[in-house]
Amino acid sequence: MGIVISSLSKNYGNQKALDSISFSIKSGEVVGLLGPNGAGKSTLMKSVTGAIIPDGGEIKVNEFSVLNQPIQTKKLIGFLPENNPLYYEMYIREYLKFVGNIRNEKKERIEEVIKKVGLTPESHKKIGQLSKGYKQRVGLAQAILSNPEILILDEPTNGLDPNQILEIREVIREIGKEKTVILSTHIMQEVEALCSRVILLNKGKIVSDSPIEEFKGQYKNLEEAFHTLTS
Ligand SMILES: Nc1ncnc2c1ncn2[C@@H]1O[C@H](COP(=O)(O)OP(=O)(O)OP(=O)(O)O)[C@@H](O)[C@H]1O
Repeated sequence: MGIVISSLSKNYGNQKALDSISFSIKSGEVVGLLGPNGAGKSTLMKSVTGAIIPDGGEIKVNEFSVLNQPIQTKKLIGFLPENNPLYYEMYIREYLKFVGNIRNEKKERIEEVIKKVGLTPESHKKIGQLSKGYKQRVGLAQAILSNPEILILDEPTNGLDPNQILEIREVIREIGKEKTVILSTHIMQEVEALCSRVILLNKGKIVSDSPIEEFKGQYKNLEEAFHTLTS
């Protein structure tokens, strides 16, 4: 069980975004996906969710093929995309009910997730009225609404203030205790705080894949490891 990626490739015209990538993630692992801008992190995450179709290779989620059995794999995955697209005109509950209806969720589940992601004090507001950190919580709430086994979070704390970063990180840590998580971030403290394993991408290829302690290895810290391996 878990995620198995074999020889995954994706090109955008002449641009190679993913160049024959292979790795597996075991159930329950919390994996940090790192890499410079344009390394291919979002492309990889979107491929695993089935949001984009790769040009080659295979992705299996709990033995199901993302390409050939998309309904089964989508049920297993919660996704917080980069830039967190939301309907700003909707109230929080209205939006979560809308998402919940599509996924056949019970009404009670909406209150559960509102509580879980710490949205309660703002839950009467329209999404467009929320601060960035609270919008991010709404994105997390929709991602966990169906209680998926796997969470894919693309830069979940991007653009938040230091307090919101810590709070969202705490929510992810809590949720991550019972789930398989793939998390992309440019914040090295976040990787240290949340992840047990680091996969480093550069120019569409994996340049390092190891437990976090091994990744740091002979380097002073994660920043230095990142810099040395990607420049
Ligand atoms: N829709 C698209 N059309 C054309 N090229 C794209 C598209 N999406 C991504 N790319 C290109 O594919 C490569 C990988 O992009 P991707 O967004 O996956 O990188 P990333 O590691 O997530 O970057 P960042 O850290 O900046 O978010 C880049 O060269 C990017 O310009």
